[in-house]
Amino acid sequence: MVTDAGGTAPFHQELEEHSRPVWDAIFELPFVREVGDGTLALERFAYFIAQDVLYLDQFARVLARGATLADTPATREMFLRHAANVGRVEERLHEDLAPRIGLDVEAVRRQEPAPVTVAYTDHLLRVAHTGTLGELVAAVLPCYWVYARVGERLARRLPDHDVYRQWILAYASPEFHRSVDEQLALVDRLATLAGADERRLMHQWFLRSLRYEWMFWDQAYRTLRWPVAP
Ligand SMILES: Cc1ncc(C[n+]2csc(CCO)c2C)c(N)n1
Repeated sequence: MVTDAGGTAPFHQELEEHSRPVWDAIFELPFVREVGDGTLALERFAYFIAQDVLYLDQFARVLARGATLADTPATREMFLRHAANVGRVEERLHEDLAPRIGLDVEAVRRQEPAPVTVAYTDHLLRVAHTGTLGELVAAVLPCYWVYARVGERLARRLPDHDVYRQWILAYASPEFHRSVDEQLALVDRLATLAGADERRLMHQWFLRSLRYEWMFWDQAYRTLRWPVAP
């Protein structure tokens, strides 16, 4: 185990080691594998992007809450920049991809989010509004870290599919990886300030979000609808 100058492993490494089976399950998901080899049915990808539009609208609010809770000017600036980036980078990706996959983003915004989208965003919003800054950062970390790891893996051999290639490259970019490193450094700093109870909650919210990341892709692969429509 790599340790810092004080002889203890950084907190993010502890998180990663405890969650290894979930990481492995994410890399094994049919959705991820099929984006990687370019064979994913477009209907599943379009469902994913639609749910992602709804997810990101809530995610930006969670990051804005991070700016409110920030304990230093540098941390506040980071959250404000990341919140603005969700609007810019993610939405540009969606608005660019949406017409190519037959999706009307404004129509999507009028829809009720699907079950896993609701569960994941409600979890993030609850932690953001009832937890500490450390808890919030632990809860949002899988969102960054999973996409960085998946982007990095899939970019090793890009598929022969324009839409999937563009999506992968967005998450393999150095700019995106810098924002992931900022969140990893922040979770490490906040963990050193946290007591045992807060660190336990940070572990719990991290793992819950990581599982929701798995479920979010699984939901799209199954194009899950709410049972029993009115
Ligand atoms: C379900 C879901 N989880 C994570 C991301 C990736 N992501 C969304 S916002 C953000 C931070 C700033 O861009 C990152 C990395 C996604 N798109 N959808």
